[in-house]
Amino acid sequence: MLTLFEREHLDVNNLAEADTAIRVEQLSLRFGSKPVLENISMSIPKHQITALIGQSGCGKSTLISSFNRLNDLHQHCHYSGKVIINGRDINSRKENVAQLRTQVGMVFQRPNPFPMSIFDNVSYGLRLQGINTRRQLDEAVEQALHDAALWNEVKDRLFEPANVLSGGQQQRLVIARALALQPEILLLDEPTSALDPLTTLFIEELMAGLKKRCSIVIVTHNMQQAARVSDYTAFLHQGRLIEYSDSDTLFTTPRKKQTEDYITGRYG
Ligand SMILES: Nc1ncnc2c1ncn2[C@@H]1O[C@H](COP(=O)(O)OP(=O)(O)OP(=O)(O)O)[C@@H](O)[C@H]1O
Repeated sequence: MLTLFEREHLDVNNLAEADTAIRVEQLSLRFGSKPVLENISMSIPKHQITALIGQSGCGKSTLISSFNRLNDLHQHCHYSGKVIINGRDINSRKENVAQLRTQVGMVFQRPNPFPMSIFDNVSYGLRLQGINTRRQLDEAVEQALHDAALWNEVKDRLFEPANVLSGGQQQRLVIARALALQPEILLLDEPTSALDPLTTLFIEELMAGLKKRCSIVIVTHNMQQAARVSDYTAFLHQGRLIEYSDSDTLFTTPRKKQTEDYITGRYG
């Protein structure tokens, strides 16, 4: 794993279109009358790991959920501004949201395997897409489980129920389920906060390998984790983007006092 100061950086505040996975333009969002995100503009780089950090309730989960329209599931959610992926404003009424969610996979804090076998969990989305031949499914499941670093542990028990797996294995299974659809972007909302430290390190190493395949956005409360795994970090406070830069700069020489107070533990 790379350590601080060994990385080359893009200027995320001036990112070329070709390097951009997600462009957020003046995004504001409220639940009912409660403003949660205020006028956020940022570009998330391709094939990098971008962390969203900030105090509880600052809007991290709401922002990451804006990248695959998950906030639509909440009543009284109103937003303005654009989220552009592959040149499309995904907030447009014309957006095919089911297709978007295959391009932009999401993994949550608590592993949520479906109540079915390991194999069926990973092949579920592919079957929904109409892929039904045994050979195609076998190959795709094996590849996704390899990519999620789980294959060796489950290859002899693919047809056992997923809930027999440990928490860390279940989280990797859920990652495999997302990867089977070959997403361009993988959203991870506190993916290790329910896991023990060793399993957490294992998932962090997995993430570092996965960025070759997709662009990754992670929400984390753990600043050591953000500094360890992410290439870029955005600090949010009360729904606003306060500072966004490469992680080395943000964690060693933040430009804003609010960022410094947060990363040095003066609040939050
Ligand atoms: N469906 C909802 N309806 C109303 N308010 C909501 C809803 N979801 C989130 N909120 C509010 O929006 C604000 C931001 O929540 P969000 O979960 O995005 O914050 P967060 O930074 O991810 O917090 P945490 O670190 O505690 O998970 C909070 O005040 C929360 O209560």
